[in-house]
Amino acid sequence: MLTGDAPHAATSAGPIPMPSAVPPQRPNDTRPGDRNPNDTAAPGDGLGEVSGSLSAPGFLSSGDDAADAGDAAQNRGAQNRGAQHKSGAQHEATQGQLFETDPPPWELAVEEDVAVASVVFRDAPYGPYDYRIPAEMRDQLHPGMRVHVPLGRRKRPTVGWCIETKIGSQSGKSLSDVAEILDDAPLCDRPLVRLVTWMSHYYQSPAGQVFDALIPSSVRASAGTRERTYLTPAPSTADESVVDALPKKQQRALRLLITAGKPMTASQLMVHAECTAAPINALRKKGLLSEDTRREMATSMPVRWQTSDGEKTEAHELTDDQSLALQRITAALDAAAAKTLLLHGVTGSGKTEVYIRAIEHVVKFGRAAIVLVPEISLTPQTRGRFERRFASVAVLHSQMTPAERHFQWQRIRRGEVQVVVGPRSAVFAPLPRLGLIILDEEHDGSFKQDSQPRYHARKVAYARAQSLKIPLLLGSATPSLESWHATQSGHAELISMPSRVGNRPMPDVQLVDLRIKDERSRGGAISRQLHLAVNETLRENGQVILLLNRRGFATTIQCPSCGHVVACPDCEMPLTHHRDGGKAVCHYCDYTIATPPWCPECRFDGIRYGGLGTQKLEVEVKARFPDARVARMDSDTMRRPGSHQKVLSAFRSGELDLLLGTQMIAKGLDFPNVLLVGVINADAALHFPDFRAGERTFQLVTQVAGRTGRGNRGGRVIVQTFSPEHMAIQAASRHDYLQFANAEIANRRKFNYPPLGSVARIIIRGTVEDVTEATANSLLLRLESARERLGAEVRLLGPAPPPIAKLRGKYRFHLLLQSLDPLQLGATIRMATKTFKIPEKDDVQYVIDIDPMDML
Ligand SMILES: Nc1ncnc2c1ncn2[C@@H]1O[C@H](COP(=O)(O)OP(=O)(O)OP(=O)(O)O)[C@@H](O)[C@H]1O
Ligand SMILES: [Zn+2]
Ligand SMILES: [Zn+2]
Repeated sequence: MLTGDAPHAATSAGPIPMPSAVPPQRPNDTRPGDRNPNDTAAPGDGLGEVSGSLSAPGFLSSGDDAADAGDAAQNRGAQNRGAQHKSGAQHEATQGQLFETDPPPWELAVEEDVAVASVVFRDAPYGPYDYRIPAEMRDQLHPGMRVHVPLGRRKRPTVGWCIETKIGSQSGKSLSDVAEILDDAPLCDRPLVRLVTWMSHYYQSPAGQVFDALIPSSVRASAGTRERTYLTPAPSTADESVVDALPKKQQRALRLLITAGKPMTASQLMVHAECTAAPINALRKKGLLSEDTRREMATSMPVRWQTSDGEKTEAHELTDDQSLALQRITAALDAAAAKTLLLHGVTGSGKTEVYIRAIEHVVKFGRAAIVLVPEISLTPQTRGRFERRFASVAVLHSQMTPAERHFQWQRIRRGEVQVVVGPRSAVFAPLPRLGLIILDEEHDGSFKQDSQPRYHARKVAYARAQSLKIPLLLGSATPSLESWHATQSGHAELISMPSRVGNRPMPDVQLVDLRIKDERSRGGAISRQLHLAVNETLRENGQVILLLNRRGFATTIQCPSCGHVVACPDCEMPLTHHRDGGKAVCHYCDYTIATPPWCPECRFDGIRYGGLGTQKLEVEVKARFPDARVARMDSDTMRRPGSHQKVLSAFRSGELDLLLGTQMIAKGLDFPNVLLVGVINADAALHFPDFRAGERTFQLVTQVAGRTGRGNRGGRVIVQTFSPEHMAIQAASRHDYLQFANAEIANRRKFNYPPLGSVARIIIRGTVEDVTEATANSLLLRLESARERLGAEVRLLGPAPPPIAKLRGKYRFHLLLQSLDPLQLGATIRMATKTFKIPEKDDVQYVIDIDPMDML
């Protein structure tokens, strides 16, 4: 997806006070003897260890650029005389009581020393910047809190994050003062603060933006005000008739507050009354609520638990494969080592049970675990499995209300949660005693964030696990080549589960060659063979899954007379026709018009809807199999919260016979009665201009094929394709990951593509095409000269228009950088962009994407 990049603050900066002499906590930069070794090397104390141990090209290597010549000069003189009281033992203590902060460094300070806070910002790319901490604030300010400080020429104080408190020298007296402390308590602990500074550095994203990704906005919003407003019913509400006269939602919220008999914040009331802010604001306006400002009290509200999709899970007796896998994982847990393990288990091999047992082991020692899962569609089943096996599970997902998110975050932070299950952002869950991080379906593309900061949850999980000295467990039937390569180069341990639970066979995969005319059906997408197989399956009361990875009805709207294609004016991409509502929609920016009934160019009356989307497939399926009960699952039908659960539990209970949809039906689902999987067009992703096209195709086909044969009745797969001899499709049809991985690694090696080398992408976009291209060219010149000064071995490609050359009205160009060494790659970009300013009148922004997953 190509949503909202916050533009890199290329044009901002302006004069900013006093760059800090001390970089974000990068212990490599300090002189020996400046710090007590425990301050940098204590287990779990920070990301110091990450930098040294991660030099494997391509894989999770950190790219902390000890070698970054551009920064090196500034980093000398880093001093921290204060931290010497720390001991190794203290680490254990801080683990136990998170957010209890270490004693401030100035306990050992002498008279003339000044207390200094290093502060980072959302829209100032560099820093941190130093500020003096006034004496009366010394005891209150800790890393992980927000402050108001003066910044540059701005009149109003700016919000910044304190990432370090330290002793400054005499010269520090010319620093500006911290104006105000905004939080009562740190919003994250020191290891998380260090994770932020590492991410900011590695992904070249302002640290303030990284904090924003880390701390839910609801937490920032309410925890940010030091005092909170509590609501109580106004005296006038004692009159029943006043309450009765209110609209339903307001009535409900008010009655809840009355019966609760204690004050609540607006967000608590929203959770309780399951309402938005609107009815509460309406009550406020009517004067029916009294507001009272007081110190925050601990929230202890029940959340709305969504029910899972009805699957039953008991603890299983482990298979031999599972026991062996578990032994290797518990060995890593017991060793308290920062070890990466890749659990490569074929579809249906029972990986979830292994995760659960591993977590049971973690919980036994009073520690907690994070389980990252790709998508909301996976969550109902996964969450159910975890909820039934652990006393306290927090599930984070994108459809939560801000109030729910806030509540869960508080529970997690207070140490009340054993297991956090969620999407990529759950990697930041502030668990006080984290013992294990798991990425399920670790190959999944959704682990990469496509807006700033453009982080990959696998890499961040790796960094977090390394710094806490805990294991990271990656699991997949189709591991990413990055993770696979890591097992081959000794950076991760491979655990294999090559067979399915109960020795069920892998399903038979049959390829249908769509180039052969007889195989295709006239006027439809379902081949003769697939049609027969669906009928047969339905007759046997089996269930069917059909995959088509394109939503909408028709993917092009074209005039047969003049050839005109109806396209988005802002992106120039073809619009997709959606039958419901007769809309033509741009899938890149959501631009929507009524589908034109005739050609907008030549007025020809007979415009054609070409290409195939899930809506059209649904129409065809219903016509071909009139008795089947069919549901469609794609992002158009799954907009409403809870819609996944609804469809999936109907499918589980047998109220549905056939489920068709996009890749969201391809992964993780475990339905024993699915006897047939059909892939409508396996080539859809194969010819994308992206070196990962083959990998994605292999993963998608293997994963969806894996949805069948999971019960005792067997299963088969029919894959329709125009390229049956393609290696990715061949390997998927034989469930042969090794063949695929070996062949694909050899391909990548030719060009040093990841995982053998590293790639970065810089997207330059602007409103005027020439100006945008000229900016891209001058950035290229800077990159070239940075490369030369650093003596870096980095290949530069472009600038060129990417496949999506225009998006939301902006012209786009991109530059690709490639190197065997991620450190050199990062350093080159950093040096080239550090002083690169684009005149405001040019209206050009650029975005840096390190380890891009998206080349469009
Ligand atoms: N030891 C066991 N004995 C019997 N059944 C088991 C055992 N372990 C797991 N199962 C069951 O096997 C099925 C498949 O397990 P699971 O969904 O965890 O597979 P998976 O490896 O995650 O597959 P996928 O990669 O396709 O998601 C589930 O229904 C699960 O309850
Ligand atoms: Zn026309
Ligand atoms: Zn568009």
